Amino acid sequence: MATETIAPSKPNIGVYTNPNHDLWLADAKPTVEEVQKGDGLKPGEVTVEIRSTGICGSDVHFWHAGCIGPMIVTGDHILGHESAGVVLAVAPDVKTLNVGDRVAIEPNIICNKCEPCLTGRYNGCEAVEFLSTPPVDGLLRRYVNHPAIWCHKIGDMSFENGALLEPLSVALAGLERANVRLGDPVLVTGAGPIGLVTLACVQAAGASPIVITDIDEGRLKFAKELAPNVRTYKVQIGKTPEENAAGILDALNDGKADAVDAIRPRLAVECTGVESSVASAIWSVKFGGKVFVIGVGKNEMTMPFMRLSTWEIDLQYQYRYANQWPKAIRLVKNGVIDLQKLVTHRFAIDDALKAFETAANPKTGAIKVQIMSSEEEVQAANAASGKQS
Ligand SMILES: NC(=O)c1ccc[n+]([C@@H]2O[C@H](COP(=O)([O-])OP(=O)(O)OC[C@H]3O[C@@H](n4cnc5c(N)ncnc54)[C@H](O)[C@@H]3O)[C@@H](O)[C@H]2O)c1
Ligand SMILES: OC[C@H](O)C(O)[C@@H](O)CO
Repeated sequence: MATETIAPSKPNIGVYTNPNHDLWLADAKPTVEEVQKGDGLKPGEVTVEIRSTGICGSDVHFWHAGCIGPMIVTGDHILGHESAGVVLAVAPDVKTLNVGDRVAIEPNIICNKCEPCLTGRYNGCEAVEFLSTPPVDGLLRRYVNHPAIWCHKIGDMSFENGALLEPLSVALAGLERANVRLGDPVLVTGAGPIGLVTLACVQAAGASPIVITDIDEGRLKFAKELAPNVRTYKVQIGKTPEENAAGILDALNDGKADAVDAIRPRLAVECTGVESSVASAIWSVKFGGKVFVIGVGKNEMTMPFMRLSTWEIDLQYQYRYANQWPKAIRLVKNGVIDLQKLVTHRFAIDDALKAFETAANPKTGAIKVQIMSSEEEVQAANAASGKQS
């Protein structure tokens, strides 16, 4: 028996995809009856009622492409890994969480035995179960059983902000290793959700000046609304990476890239995973600078090797995150990072198909689409953000 439960009433449903690229809603585990009885929990687990989940580009990719590199959708598969909600039930041995606690879910379950786990870099766990990466089901459900240690208390933070802690953790993990410093000129390539969260972080860290790139004018406009001081550069398709780097430097130097005192970024944070963009970042940074790649892309890419070599440029990568949630919670709670503006669209879980169509269609201008547990929550969140329903 679980020690304590709040009895939910709605049936559990999940948002599924499959190798045929279908997207549909269907019954999910645990069933509402199991949650009501509170007896399906394993030691260390809690049941969470999911209240808000962000759609990640990877969710759309699993739906449309059926895979991301070696991660392949092979059966009916529940999406979603950016979620926050309320604890409904706790297993008897769980002492850190109580029924009613508001939590953000870190969507990984690790082995705690391999070298990366034992050295604190558990994002490298050799046996990780990452929720929403096939074959492990994701969080786009009404109720989920999850280990208490991976449920982080968020206090009175909105569920929406709680769900945004996941992409924030990606950027924070990268920036911790990229070692961004006060006063650093920084380039961010790509103004999607990860690039925009990275922009907010490097700005909060005191980087200056900052330039952000994209191929999409709308996304650059969005970046300017989020961080009015940021300089923007629209990447020209058809130009070489070196030519685009010249444009980036022009934006960084207010059109005076040829001046004797012109500067180059010390750090470029690559948030597209596109080969030509990685190359532009390499051509942009200063001697001894760093290109830190968060974006993921093709299995093999061509790099301007001799530029990296003769300019002593460090090239570094990030995969997911380890030990970032507590820091992310502090930054949002204390108002250092405000990600609320990234949420452009909200849907109830019953309208999940519309939510995914919106997230997948560039014409909608969607940055972060959130799926909430009910239409009432959508209305309330829209009202709180000043958006018309
Ligand atoms: N390393 C990790 O753990 C991790 C975690 C999450 C996401 N990611 C990856 O980070 C990247 C960004 O994620 P996202 O959710 O923001 O994706 P996104 O696709 O929404 O955003 C990417 C942005 O890059 C822009 N872009 C495309 N080509 C470009 C180019 N040549 N130059 C400049 N901009 C260009 C697009 O217009 C878009 O706005 C993706 O590759 C994603 O898979 C990595
Ligand atoms: O933030 C985590 C990332 O979105 C995942 O690694 C995803 O890309 C594949 O599971």
